[in-house]
Amino acid sequence: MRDHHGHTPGEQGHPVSFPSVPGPKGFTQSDKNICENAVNDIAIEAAHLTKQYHIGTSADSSGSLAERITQKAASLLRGRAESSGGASGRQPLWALKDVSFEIPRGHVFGIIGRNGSGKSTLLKILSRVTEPTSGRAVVRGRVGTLLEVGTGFHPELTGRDNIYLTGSILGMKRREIRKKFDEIVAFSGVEQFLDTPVKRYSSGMYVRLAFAVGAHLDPEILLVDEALAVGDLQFQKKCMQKMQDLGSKGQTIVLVSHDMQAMSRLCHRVLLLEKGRLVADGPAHQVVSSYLHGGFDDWSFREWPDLRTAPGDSTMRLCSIRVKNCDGELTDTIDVRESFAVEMEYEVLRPCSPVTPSVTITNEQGVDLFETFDLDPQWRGSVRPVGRFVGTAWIPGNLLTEGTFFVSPSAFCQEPFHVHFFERQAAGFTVVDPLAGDSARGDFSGQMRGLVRPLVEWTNRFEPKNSRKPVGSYR
Ligand SMILES: Nc1ncnc2c1ncn2[C@@H]1O[C@H](COP(=O)(O)OP(=O)(O)OP(=O)(O)O)[C@@H](O)[C@H]1O
Repeated sequence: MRDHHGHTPGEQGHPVSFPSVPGPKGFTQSDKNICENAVNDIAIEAAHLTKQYHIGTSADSSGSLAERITQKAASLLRGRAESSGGASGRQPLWALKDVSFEIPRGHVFGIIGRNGSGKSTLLKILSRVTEPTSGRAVVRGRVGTLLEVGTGFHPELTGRDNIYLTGSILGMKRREIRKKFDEIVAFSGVEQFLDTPVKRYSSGMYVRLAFAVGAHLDPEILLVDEALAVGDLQFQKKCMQKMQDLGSKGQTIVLVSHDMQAMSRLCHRVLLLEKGRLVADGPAHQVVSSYLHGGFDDWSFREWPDLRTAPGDSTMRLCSIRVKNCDGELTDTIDVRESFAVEMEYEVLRPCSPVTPSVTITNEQGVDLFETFDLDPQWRGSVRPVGRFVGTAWIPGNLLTEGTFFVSPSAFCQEPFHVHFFERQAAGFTVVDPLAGDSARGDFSGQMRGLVRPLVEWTNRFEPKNSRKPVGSYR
């Protein structure tokens, strides 16, 4: 959709705004509360934030004092005085450009975007690790940060000392910190290493402790960068639970993550950054969905009309991939209960050893759920003649969970093993569960666990009370 200037939504620095909706399931704070906060209490206010770096150097004249000292020392060590290189001639890079938003107190707020889109830079500005080149960020409240591994804690100090140091930076009394100490240690699971300098910690241990400290020392605003990507699955779950608790207690959380499911579930609102610009700002599931679909006009199909540039080699080329519902209609929305088709069209350019077309289904967290091979007995093991083929994989209903999925078509031969093409995440679709009572969720409206959702048949055996024979009477 283009506006009257010919721009698609999000171009020219005008973010797409979505209407306000209630927060995600799992939050106990009432919507009324959230609305009142929005009017009365703004925790973070960013106005026209812009950050410029220069390519080929990390020199950043507007960074913090510590940053500038480190940069100066590094440049001297390299034997390159600032004056010899100079800023002139270096390409400016806009890590952030004219980004404005407000975060009401008590919101869990997400920032998403591709690698290098400016997410970490934004968090660093909010946490005062670096300064903006222009614009203004007002942060009202005591801030706890969990930025990338290597920032935050003092590397030479032990885990124990860092807990006390962080607490005192947050303005807490020693007695207050002592009260929280055991909880922090228990949550982090690093008891054994409490008296080891944190520079010896693995990145997993570091993040565990940093998250535990950040979440338990009662900052009013918690800034978290990619914590969920480092810990193991169990710890990630614990962090999510903790963040839900903090969110429901009215703490403001700003979270950067590539885990789209977590962002949809945890956040009230999400910002989408693209090359430093704010391109969308709205309810989490809408922004996440627009981000995942980004780049495709209709992401349920993709075509390569020119065989010369289509994925493949001199033997075969991929022409198109389509997702269709059980009635054979092109769609990007599939009912969880119904089977659907992934149709793959390819051209055999010259006869070769038998090929196996395949399709891989991947979820939004990048987990390959399964790969399916074309085992059609008509062609299995035979040399395919020159010409166009359309292979259709019928995926059964009651298999996938709700969510967003990607389709990766491929074709390979086994003897000798050779991949003709593999087009990762060429198309995609969303699975919905309409709560009609006859899917695996029955009448349950909450979040179900698991990567697959089969409709499992249950049986019950019932024995009325007092009908059981006394032990020993079975023959
Ligand atoms: N200190 C620096 N010096 C020069 N360029 C930098 C510096 N820090 C970040 N950049 C550049 O600014 C842009 C935004 O980086 P940033 O780390 O904020 O992105 P991001 O969205 O957090 O990326 P990722 O998802 O990979 O963590 C990138 O092009 C990056 O290379």
